[in-house]
Amino acid sequence: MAPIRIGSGFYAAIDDVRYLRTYLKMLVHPELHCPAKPAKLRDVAAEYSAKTRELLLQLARAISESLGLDGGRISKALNLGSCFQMILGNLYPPPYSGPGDLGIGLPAHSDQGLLSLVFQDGVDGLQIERDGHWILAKLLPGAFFVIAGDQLEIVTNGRYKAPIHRAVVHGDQQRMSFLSMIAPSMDTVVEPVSELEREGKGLEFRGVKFRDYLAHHQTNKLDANKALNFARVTRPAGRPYRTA
Ligand SMILES: O=C(O)CCC(=O)C(=O)O
Ligand SMILES: [Fe+2]
Repeated sequence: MAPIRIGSGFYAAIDDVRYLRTYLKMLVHPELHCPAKPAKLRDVAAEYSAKTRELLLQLARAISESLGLDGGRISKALNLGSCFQMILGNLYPPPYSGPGDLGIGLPAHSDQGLLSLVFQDGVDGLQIERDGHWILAKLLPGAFFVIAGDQLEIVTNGRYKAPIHRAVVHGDQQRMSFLSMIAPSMDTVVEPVSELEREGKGLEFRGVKFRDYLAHHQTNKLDANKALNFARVTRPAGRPYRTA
């Protein structure tokens, strides 16, 4: 995977709809990758990455404790000492006024990593799906939104859900969002921590190497509602989760 990427839409190579987003994505950990220009970007990106990584790792600890586990349990299970971190800037120009799929900056998806921090520039547009409706994640000045990713849903055996979300553009205002995301390293096999097995039901997900999870999603058309099925354990109807 290229460590610095620019593009539009979701995965330009497989999208068949043009979405109103342009992005710059940088892999910043374990190694900082940054375009050479503008010259001051490197220092800003280094500081932003380090500070937000620290915050994201603290959140992983708090989430572990919220489930009655030792604070370091999730970090240990996912080997977060060598986590993978990306920062991402999204630019959504004002809506295109021609025919087609209007106003959707970024289509419905769940984040594939572990945790994302979303900072919005003052124009809202992030929506979260709940019970079949889209709810606006109304801006809270100076605050981040935290989005649980697919790997968090897997490692917590479904206790934390990776919400389906999208970004819309409306009116004639340009919008920007900045994300900092952590994920397990590529070779980590992500599976639910055994303490979170539900009584008599076993584990909801099988272990999948993070590299394979990403590869699967980057070569398949986006279907937000099915993203996690790649790792979900499927059982014959009426059978308990585990027969062994
Ligand atoms: O622009 C936003 O508010 C959300 C962006 C997002 O969900 C993403 O880049 O994964
Ligand atoms: Fe997202």
